[in-house]
Amino acid sequence: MEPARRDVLAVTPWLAPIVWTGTFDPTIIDGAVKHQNITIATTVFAVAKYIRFLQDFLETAEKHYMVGLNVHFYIFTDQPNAVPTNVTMAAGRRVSVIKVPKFSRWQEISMRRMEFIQKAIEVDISHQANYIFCVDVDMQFHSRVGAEILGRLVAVLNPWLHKENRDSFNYERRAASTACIPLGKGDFYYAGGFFGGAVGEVHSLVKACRANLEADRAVGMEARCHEESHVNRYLLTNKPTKVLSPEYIWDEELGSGGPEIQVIRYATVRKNMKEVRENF
Ligand SMILES: CC(=O)N[C@H]1[C@@H](OP(=O)(O)OP(=O)(O)OC[C@H]2O[C@@H](n3ccc(=O)[nH]c3=O)[C@H](O)[C@@H]2O)O[C@H](CO)[C@H](O)[C@@H]1O
Ligand SMILES: [Mn+2]
Repeated sequence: MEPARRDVLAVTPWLAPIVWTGTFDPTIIDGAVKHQNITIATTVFAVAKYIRFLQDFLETAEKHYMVGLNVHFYIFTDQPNAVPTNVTMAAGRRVSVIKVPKFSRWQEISMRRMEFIQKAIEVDISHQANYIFCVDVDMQFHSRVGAEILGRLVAVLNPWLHKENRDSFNYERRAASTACIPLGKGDFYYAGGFFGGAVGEVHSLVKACRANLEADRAVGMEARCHEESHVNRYLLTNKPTKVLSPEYIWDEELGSGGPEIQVIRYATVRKNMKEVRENF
């Protein structure tokens, strides 16, 4: 067998695959998981004005996300009545709504996801699902995101920084933060908007990040990229067993990317930050 991709890194130094188009055969992967009858929990937060992203998120997920598999979407929102009910879900797929408070700062809404995901895993998801993925809502699926992403602990390369040197990453550098990764250290820069894996592994991740966010808060620290900084710090010690290429968390502002970006699977929707964020 010839390696399908020679233009990109397809395996980490700790021998985890990096998933790019061409590195996997969807038919073989689908055939391998079909008989396992697994359920994939998927958490998404739609608080305050971000409720507007939910419709397209769900509609495009039904077209491209884990098609043919059991998916249980957990929608965390301050406006349960505004969750769209007109999206036709395929067999084996369903939605649960969990009410959460609306915090006044967008950073707070983003960071506190760790706490709410932790609680939801403990009371519900750990009894319901095998895998869990935690994603941003201001995004749409454009192409297949399927069983190739399943793994024990899965993270995605941030599309803005995947070609940069580790010293240019947006890591938190202040030693006083529990998220600190000093210069010279670090593997990749992972996105805060898409991580997942086996339920127990993700529980450990969100629990650790929540504890570290609270420890930082107690000393008046807020990491440079909020919970994303803490996710990066956790994944430095706890290496992901699978890494997804930026195909899986693209940003339209980067255009179509370089020649190595052959497919855009899941991408941020362009938004007017001033208008959509509570504080900007
Ligand atoms: C694609 C990606 O990797 N995005 C990450 C990036 O910023 P982003 O600029 O993508 O952050 P964002 O504005 O999308 O906020 C993160 C998420 O929090 C939720 N939300 C936020 C504000 C609000 O008023 N209502 C609401 O529901 C919503 O699910 C949103 O998708 O960095 C953030 C931390 O700085 C988070 O780690 C994001 O996951
Ligand atoms: Mn986002």
